[in-house]
Amino acid sequence: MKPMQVGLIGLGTVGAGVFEVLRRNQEEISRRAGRSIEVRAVSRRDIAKARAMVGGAARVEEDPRALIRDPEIEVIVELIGGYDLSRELVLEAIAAGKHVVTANKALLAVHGTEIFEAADKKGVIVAFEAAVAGGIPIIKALREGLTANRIQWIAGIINGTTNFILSEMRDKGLDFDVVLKEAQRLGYAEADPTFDIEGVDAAHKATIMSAIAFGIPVQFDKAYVEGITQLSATDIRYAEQLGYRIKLLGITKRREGEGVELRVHPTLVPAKRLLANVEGAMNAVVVNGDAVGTTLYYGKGAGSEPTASAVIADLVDVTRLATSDPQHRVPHLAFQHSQMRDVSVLPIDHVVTSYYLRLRVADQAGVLARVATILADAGISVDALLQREADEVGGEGSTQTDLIILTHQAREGAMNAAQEQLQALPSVLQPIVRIRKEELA
Ligand SMILES: NC(=O)C1=CN([C@@H]2O[C@H](COP(=O)(O)OP(=O)(O)OC[C@H]3O[C@@H](n4cnc5c(N)ncnc54)[C@H](O)[C@@H]3O)[C@@H](O)[C@H]2O)C=CC1
Ligand SMILES: N[C@@H](CC=O)C(=O)O
Ligand code: NA
Repeated sequence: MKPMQVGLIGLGTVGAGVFEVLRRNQEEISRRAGRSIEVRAVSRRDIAKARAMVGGAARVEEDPRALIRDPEIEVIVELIGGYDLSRELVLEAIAAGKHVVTANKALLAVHGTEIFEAADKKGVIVAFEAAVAGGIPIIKALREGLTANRIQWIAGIINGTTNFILSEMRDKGLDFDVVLKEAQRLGYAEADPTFDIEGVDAAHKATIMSAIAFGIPVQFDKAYVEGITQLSATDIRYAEQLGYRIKLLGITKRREGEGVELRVHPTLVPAKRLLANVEGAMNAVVVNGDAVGTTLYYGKGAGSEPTASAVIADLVDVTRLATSDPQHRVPHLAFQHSQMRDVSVLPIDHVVTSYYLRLRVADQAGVLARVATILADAGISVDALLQREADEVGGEGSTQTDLIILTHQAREGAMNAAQEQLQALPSVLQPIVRIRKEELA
């Protein structure tokens, strides 16, 4: 049978991995796919580097559109990243009747609705396993393996760069900037690393998972996004003393009759949970379904070959399914196009979670009682409390101390109002630190 002809746009960290793994495992891959998969042409901004990388094995083009125009090419693999040019190229490839494989979560979280609609109309596949949690087959699990379930919630460490930063800072005491540079060197970080550290990349991935889990449109614009740049070593330490680890989680939750929660933020996770022990650039996603209960997916979420593994799995799927009736394929967002629901993502004020609060207070009698009264009046109950000795906080003879409070669940709006009152107390001396907490049971 004629080999499946691929056009590879973007030959950076992931593109190079795809090229290498396809070459290395060619025989096994074609035994699985039923046809061999051949990279016919590649495009990269620096064509001299592209030539050096592929040798004579594939044609090298400066213009990525030359690949889309090539009638022999059946699949375009988009690995350049970004929102704009990638959108144009993907839509042009679809219009030309080509299947698309992409690792670009930014593109799908923002323009997914338009892209999947165009692909459905044209009867082509847009495959995107690499876009969420890199090499972990989480899209496959959500779309196919868990299809019997009403999915209740998903919580995951879905950004390798930030998990790597948090782990290295905690274990080796290294500075944020030093570890970020290392993550960039290792090929984990996005072209613009603020996407990683500000939580945007994780929010792109959580957005895609929420659409697949609940059969709703991608709603990145409504996601709540908070990164790790404000986290302090003090809070990481206090959290540990209370039996928790702080992880940047992407969370999406069904709230019956109300909507869907979609949020990314640093989160206290009980230290005994497997998720709390996921270290370095590893990713892990916990999915809770009503029938299956809690399931966990763990593996490399970033890096050249782990991500290539997912891209090539998609290429194999496309190769197997290219001649199939589009009606019989797994829908792009798991639910049939006509069965998608217009359920909205809830504003952050409506989110229900529990909290870690740290208050730097004057070490005086009565402070704790005033704090407790404000929380009780707001209907927020306290789960645990830690008060540091003043000496530990400000040195011998200090007149300041830290109150660390863990709350039970409360609506974020109620917590905002209570925090405002707490902050206004004369005995509260610094801005209150608040970090959300999830038990994930
Ligand atoms: N690096 C990783 O661990 C992961 C990356 N991804 C996604 O994969 C995609 C690619 O990421 P990386 O390989 O890390 O990026 P990269 O920056 O290493 O590579 C991008 C490549 O695209 C090429 N390119 C840019 N504009 C181009 C144009 N106009 N025409 C032709 N080539 C062009 C660049 O020359 C470069 O070779 C992104 O969407 C990223 O979010 C997804 C999962 C993991
Ligand atoms: N920058 C991303 C790469 C994979 O999606 C990450 O760090 O996880
Ligand atoms: Na994946």
